[in-house]
Amino acid sequence: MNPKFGSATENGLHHDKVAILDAGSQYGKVIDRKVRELQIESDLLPLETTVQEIKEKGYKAILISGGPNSVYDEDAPSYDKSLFTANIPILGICYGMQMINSEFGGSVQKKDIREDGQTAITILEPTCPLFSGLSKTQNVLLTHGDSVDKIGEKMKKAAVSSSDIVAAIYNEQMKIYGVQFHPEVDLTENGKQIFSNFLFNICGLTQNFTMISRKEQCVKYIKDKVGNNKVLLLVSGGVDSTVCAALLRYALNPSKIIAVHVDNGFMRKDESDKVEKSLKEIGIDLIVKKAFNQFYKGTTAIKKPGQMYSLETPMLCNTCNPEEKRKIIGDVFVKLTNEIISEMNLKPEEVVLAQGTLRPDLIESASSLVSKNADTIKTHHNDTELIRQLRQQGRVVEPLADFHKDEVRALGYDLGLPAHLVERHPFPGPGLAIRILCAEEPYMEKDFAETQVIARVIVDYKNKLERKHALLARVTEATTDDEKKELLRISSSYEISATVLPIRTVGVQGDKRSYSYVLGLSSQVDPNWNDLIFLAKLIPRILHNINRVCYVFGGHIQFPISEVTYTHISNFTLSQLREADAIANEVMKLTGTTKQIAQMPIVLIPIHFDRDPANKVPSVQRSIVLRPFLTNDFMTGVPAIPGSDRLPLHVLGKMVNEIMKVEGISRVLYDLTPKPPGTTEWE
Ligand SMILES: Nc1ncnc2c1ncn2[C@@H]1O[C@H](COP(=O)(O)OP(=O)(O)OP(=O)(O)O)[C@@H](O)[C@H]1O
Ligand SMILES: O=c1[nH]c(=O)c2[nH+]cn([C@@H]3O[C@H](COP(=O)(O)O)[C@@H](O)[C@H]3O)c2[nH]1
Ligand SMILES: NC(=O)CC[C@H](N)C(=O)O
Ligand SMILES: [Mg+2]
Repeated sequence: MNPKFGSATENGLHHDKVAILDAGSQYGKVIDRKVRELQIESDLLPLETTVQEIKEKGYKAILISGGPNSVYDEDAPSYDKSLFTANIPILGICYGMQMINSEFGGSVQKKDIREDGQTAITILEPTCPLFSGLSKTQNVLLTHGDSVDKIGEKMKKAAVSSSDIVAAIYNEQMKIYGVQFHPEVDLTENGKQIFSNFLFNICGLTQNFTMISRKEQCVKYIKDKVGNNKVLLLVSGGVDSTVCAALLRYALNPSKIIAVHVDNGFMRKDESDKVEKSLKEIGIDLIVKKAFNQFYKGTTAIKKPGQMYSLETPMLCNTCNPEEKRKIIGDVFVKLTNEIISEMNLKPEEVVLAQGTLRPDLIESASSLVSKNADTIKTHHNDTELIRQLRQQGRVVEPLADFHKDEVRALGYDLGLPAHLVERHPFPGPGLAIRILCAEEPYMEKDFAETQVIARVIVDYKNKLERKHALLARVTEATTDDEKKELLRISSSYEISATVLPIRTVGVQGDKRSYSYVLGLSSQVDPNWNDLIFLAKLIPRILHNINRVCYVFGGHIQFPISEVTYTHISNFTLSQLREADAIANEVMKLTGTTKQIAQMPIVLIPIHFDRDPANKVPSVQRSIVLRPFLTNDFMTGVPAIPGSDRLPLHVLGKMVNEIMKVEGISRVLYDLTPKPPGTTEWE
């Protein structure tokens, strides 16, 4: 694993250090980064690190991260209880706050309300040192299903959320603070101020840790890892592997580098040709390996929880399971690299594999390299079991494994790469294969019908309120007075339909993976997009089995959707999606919108709208989802709002109209879901 970057200050001064205890949060490394940006060194340590070890290593403060578990679970991760009587200042975040509250005799329980997304909190104690300099109302990121019920002894409630849930607790004398929200992510607007208050005003730390250049640290790591071997570098042409290629060339003799681009058949229109040309531009000659069939017919061995042995998966062209798709693709990549090594008469023991793996790739795959307690949100193809075995043998070099996307871009510019390469939108390794939602039958569990009814109660709130609908309480109990007023206003101004789609997408809620229904909103008139954004944030908090809310263009959805179009990865579905993707990206490029958006996945879903059940029209068409996403580090983010300067309505309108001309497309949808509870990709 990468050494700790910047393990010493340039001026050799002593500097204070902070211990971050990892309870398995998706954002553990983001905490580390935010502390480092405040020029304090921090180390991400296992949650069970003892007080003795913390004292011996001279850590001056403790941060406890969030995590996917529940403190009241039998199998909740263990920790040293004497942390809380060691007189070391503590800031607990989300799960960390729930741990503090439990330790001081308080209670934590799962409540009806989930909170996943940016929410307003009210500071109740303006003298609380953690909130010094902050206004009474703060926009923060909450993503949790458990909440503090009874406050622990000696603890004081410092803030509450808009749903009246405890958002912060503290004991000033003991210098112990807990926040239910996540100050480390961009969706908490004044997170950096909160960390600054804790580290400097409360802990009294000295701000003098400056990073030795991360580029030089990378060079040292590369030289140590590669030694006298050759490097087989896998280049997708995306930012990360392009920067990785430039970094390797900066650190090594170019003759040691073999750069390979795999055309796996899931690339965008003309992508592999463009990649070959742009890498040549910066002096990197690629070997292009065409391998569609190996991927298309690929299989792998997967061991499901509780199974004694692993089972062979169906071929990629026959599976609908996102994790199976990802693992098959990841393993075929590795098998291909072994083929290339033998084709080039190289000895495996004389070659190391280089990838542009980033921190988010590893934490979302729950790699033990980065966390023992994290949940697997989605297995990134560059972190499968086979890759992990190669890593164990020391045969993988990943200089960017400690970086987030925006930091990679900064390094890319530092290495002199051109903007059109550095600013490219990310494109996932499995490519279009994880952007085709495959299905053989509709996903309709016993909660489907009730979910459909409650979704309708939400969007038709005014009428349902007047008629005292039987399930009205499910909405009124999970919403604040202001939210009820908003629902009343929206449902009085124009009619919105809500249709649950019998498909699932991957999401992240409370640091845990979710695989839940999609909700389609539709209207006869042009929507008010801010109203839709409000509904998209509210609905998953009320209906925890929905992690994706979209607007469906083309007028009201007339008929309920109870079937899916039989869909697997095939030349036809790939060409349908590739065509729609090319159209959307061309419109974005021609209208100068590309740089306004961080990434815009285009997704093919097996839904054929507008089929009158009476006429028994078979479900043969599919639909396209547009997912323009705004983020810096891809750990959290929000949808671009149509009509904003990021995405003018005429640009969106052109995308929709042009995509509707693609053969076999039923409707176009717009993904309104923040991360969390959705993720950037749909699988
Ligand atoms: N088609 C491909 N050919 C060769 N290597 C690939 C390919 N796709 C992915 N990889 C490898 O997997 C890693 C992660 O893939 P990913 O899709 O994230 O591309 P990237 O280079 O990281 O850029 P970005 O994430 O910005 O698209 C890459 O850094 C690269 O090493
Ligand atoms: O190299 C990759 N292999 C993968 O398997 C993979 N899955 C998601 N992504 C990219 O990661 C970022 C975060 O995506 P999510 O919010 O969907 O997890 C986004 O930029 C995604 O495009 C991948 N990249
Ligand atoms: N993000 C977190 O730390 C979540 C804590 C806990 N798993 C919950 O859902 O409340
Ligand atoms: Mg990447």
